[in-house]
Amino acid sequence: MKSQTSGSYTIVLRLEIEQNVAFIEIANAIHEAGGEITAVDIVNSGKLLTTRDITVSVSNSENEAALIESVRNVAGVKVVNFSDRTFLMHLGGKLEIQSKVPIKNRDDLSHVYTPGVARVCMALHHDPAKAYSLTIKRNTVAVVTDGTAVLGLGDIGPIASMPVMEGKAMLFKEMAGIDSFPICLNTKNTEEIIQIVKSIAPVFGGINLEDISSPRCFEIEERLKQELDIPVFHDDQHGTAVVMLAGLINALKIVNKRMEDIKVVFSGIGAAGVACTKMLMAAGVKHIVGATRSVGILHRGENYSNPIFQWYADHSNPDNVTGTLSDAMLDADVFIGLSGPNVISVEDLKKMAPDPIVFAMANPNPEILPEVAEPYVRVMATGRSDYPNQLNNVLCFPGIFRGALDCQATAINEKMKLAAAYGIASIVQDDERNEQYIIPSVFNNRIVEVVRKKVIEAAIETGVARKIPHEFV
Ligand SMILES: NC(=O)C1=CN([C@@H]2O[C@H](COP(=O)(O)OP(=O)(O)OC[C@H]3O[C@@H](n4cnc5c(N)ncnc54)[C@H](O)[C@@H]3O)[C@@H](O)[C@H]2O)C=CC1
Ligand SMILES: CC(=O)C(=O)O
Ligand SMILES: [Mg+2]
Repeated sequence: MKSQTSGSYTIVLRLEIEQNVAFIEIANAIHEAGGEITAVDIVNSGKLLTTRDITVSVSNSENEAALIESVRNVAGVKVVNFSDRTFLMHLGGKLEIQSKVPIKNRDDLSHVYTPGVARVCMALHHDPAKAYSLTIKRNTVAVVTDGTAVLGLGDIGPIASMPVMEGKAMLFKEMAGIDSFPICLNTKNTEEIIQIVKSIAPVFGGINLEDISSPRCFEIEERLKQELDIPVFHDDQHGTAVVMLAGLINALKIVNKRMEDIKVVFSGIGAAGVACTKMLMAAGVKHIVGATRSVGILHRGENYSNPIFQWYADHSNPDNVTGTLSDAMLDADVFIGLSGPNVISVEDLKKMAPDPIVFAMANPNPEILPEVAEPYVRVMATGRSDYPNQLNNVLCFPGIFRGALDCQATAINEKMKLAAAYGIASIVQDDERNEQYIIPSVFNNRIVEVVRKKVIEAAIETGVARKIPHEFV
């Protein structure tokens, strides 16, 4: 288990170091200030001075400032400059669009543009279904947000959401070869969002809704599913639910418990929490209790103004217990956090049933830090890349859309999602599975292919595939 530092915050220090300085002095200064060296590169080596770039993980900006000061205090070392690698990687944005056909002369131009393009336009006018063969539609997904529930940062608006949406688009491309584009809308109006997405839909083979807060996200997705003939998938709901289920399938094998027998406590009854709850119900879990910061445990006998809370209270909590999240933790086999940072404590973990499973999935900071929870839990997972067992929807959305696009699915339905979850879980073999390895790594190159295959099979079986890829005939 790693220390308090976060790999998501890395700085690079460029140092000029006099020859008489031992590197251990610098390493100690960094370590004592709470940093973790992750890479050392020599930029220049001279007789009197060596210039090195030192990459260091830091936990926050105070930690960064203290660390730089600490290195400055080492005699014979000059801090030439320092840069935040994360910001450097965002300079100018993270995406670009490239054309597939070179335009070198007038002849090329007359084919890709006017006059040649007119014949292609008319072919599409006569048969719009040809868009899947003659335009970018078949491989292009819109990543649509209104910036209201960005990670766990909340309603930070469309501009501030762009780095996440560009990141999602990058992941589509890097992992599944899908072209996608961030569409960050300057409106929170449900009806307006629905109309905008419907209006831009002709260009796209699928719509990935992202970081739209609940309860609006439910209506937006439902309406778009009904009114569009391309898959509409709210990633925070369904991508998260697929991955959470995959992790739980494997975690339960480790603790030798069955879905039917476990008690699961949810913190955060938003987009992700509700979808994960429904996914667990579909997988056979009977005892689910949900709690929120504002109203505590959701239970019958209370009138909730939020219709989703009312649905939740009516469909969960079989013993109709009341109280706080902390009260709900008594005898829970599994805790699933889709809320915010530090909402549970070690005392809460101590109340859980033997062999507790804790999925603290809030981003960027989980409901409890693994280094705090680890002594009290059997299986621990977070949404982050810098701890073992990363439960993040990135394990799902590239493969699920790859499958949906390849069979020109009209929808991504429950069977396709369940198939994706069991597919992801199956990648961890019986002889590999352990407390630190319940879910394949994001970099496991089998994930997209396995999910794609399972999703296409389920799409064909449920009649939503418009095209049967040749290997499935
Ligand atoms: N690991 C993963 O793959 C994913 C993680 N998430 C995380 O789950 C959380 C919720 O996301 P959504 O459901 O999309 O948002 P949402 O806005 O639909 O719902 C948020 C829910 O969390 C509760 N909440 C928010 N901040 C809280 C805090 N500080 N303490 C206690 N409760 C808090 C809210 O009351 C609400 O019930 C976020 O942290 C997000 O990063 C969401 C999707 C995927
Ligand atoms: C991973 C993700 O989609 C989120 O935290 O919102
Ligand atoms: Mg999200």
